[in-house]
Amino acid sequence: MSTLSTYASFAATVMFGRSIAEQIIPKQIRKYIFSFLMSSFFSSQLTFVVEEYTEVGERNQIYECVELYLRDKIGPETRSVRLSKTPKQKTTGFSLDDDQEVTDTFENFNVKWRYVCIEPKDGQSAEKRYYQLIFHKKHRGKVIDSYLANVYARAKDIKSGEKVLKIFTRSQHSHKFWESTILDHPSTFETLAMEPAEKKAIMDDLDLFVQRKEFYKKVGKAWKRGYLLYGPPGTGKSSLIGAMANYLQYNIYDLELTSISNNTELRKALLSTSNRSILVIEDIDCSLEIQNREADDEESDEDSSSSKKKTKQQQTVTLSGLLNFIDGLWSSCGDQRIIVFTTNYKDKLDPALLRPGRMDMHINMSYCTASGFKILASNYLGIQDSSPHPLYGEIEGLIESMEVTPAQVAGELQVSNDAHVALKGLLDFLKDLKKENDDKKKEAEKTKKLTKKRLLSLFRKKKEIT
Ligand SMILES: Nc1ncnc2c1ncn2[C@@H]1O[C@H](COP(=O)(O)OP(=O)(O)OP(=O)(O)O)[C@@H](O)[C@H]1O
Ligand SMILES: [Mg+2]
Repeated sequence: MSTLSTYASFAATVMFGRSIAEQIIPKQIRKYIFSFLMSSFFSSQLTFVVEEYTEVGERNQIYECVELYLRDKIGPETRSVRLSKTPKQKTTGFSLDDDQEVTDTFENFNVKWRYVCIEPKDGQSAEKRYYQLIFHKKHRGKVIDSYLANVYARAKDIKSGEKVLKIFTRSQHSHKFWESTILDHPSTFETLAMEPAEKKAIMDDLDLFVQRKEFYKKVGKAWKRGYLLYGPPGTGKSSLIGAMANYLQYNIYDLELTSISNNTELRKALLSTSNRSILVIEDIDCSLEIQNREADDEESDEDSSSSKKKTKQQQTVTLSGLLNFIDGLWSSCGDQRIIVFTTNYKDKLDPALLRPGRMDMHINMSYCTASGFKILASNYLGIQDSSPHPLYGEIEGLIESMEVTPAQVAGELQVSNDAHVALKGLLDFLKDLKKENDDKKKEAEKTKKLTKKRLLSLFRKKKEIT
């Protein structure tokens, strides 16, 4: 009753005010004021907004928790639901579609979650995604103290039960953000074609790394480890990174340095990566102008150019910027970080990167060997070591005598499910490739001899003249 009478007197006041307002306030503005007065009087609801990214561009951990938590909460009342599943996920993933709601009950009250996705008006920037948590004002304390804690705890359980790895890349639209997709790299140490001793050394190194929390603390070193993978294209550098992530159950951050315009942006990007992750910078020789660093060093000799130097550093990503940051600030605020650099040309790298202590392990990913071939044959054709195929001897002999990448061998083995057909195809491919290589070698030797001869005769002529 009392609510009704309050409503009646409020409505009367509003109506009275409205008729006065009609005379002095323009129609459009009047409409907004009226609806605002009505909604604020009646609204007993409170809304919390959980945006995907924080203001500084870091992924909001609460958003991730909410996303996981709501998976189990979506029921028949939600009209539009997004479904997803990857081979590694045991169950189908449900998530709210744009502008959809779900009601959740906690203790003796209800809350409502709504998912909102706003397309950018300029078509350039990233979509803005957030969840709204809507509930009665009177539950404010409980929502903050217990409901949200329950959401986080449940999300943690879901995450640890599922162990879905993610790969983060920098957003195409707004380079400020990392965007994640489920990492579904099939590579494991078992399927990796590598010398068994090398493989074991890497796995032992990783095992030791994850177990040594106390050691790193005791010696005052950051709990991080760096690997430099080098070798020709198609020898398995990216596959090894996938195998490492699967082995450790770490997420990957794939950093394209060319997408970063200066050291400040680099710093921000690195600071917004999470623990237990692998930071990957592929083709480090191509992605950084090594001259940058040399130029910096030269310029530091001249006092007059120090402001110019500063401006330049602000405008570019330098190797020294990257290394300083990896060694310094970033290391001191994270745990269980792995950094992997890859290159096709180790000799092109800046000595600063190769300096002892910089990268903990240098791993040479090289051409296919006989034992690498056996692993690939087991992966693709299911042939076990105990019962080798009759063509094995000839194939192994050829592989050991030439430079052929595991990618090339794998490509041939995929051609047929029939082991004999695939192996015969590989044998023919190897023979052709060897002939091609031998011909090239002969040609190169011929040119070398000819050049030598020409030089010699030139030298003689010159001697005769003098
Ligand atoms: N050592 C390996 N073990 C198993 N498969 C391999 C290996 N190397 C290459 N492959 C196969 O070849 C494909 C390409 O290899 P990958 O991308 O790992 O090579 P990469 O060394 O990273 O090459 P790039 O230098 O061009 O990046 C892989 O998807 C995989 O199927
Ligand atoms: Mg690669």
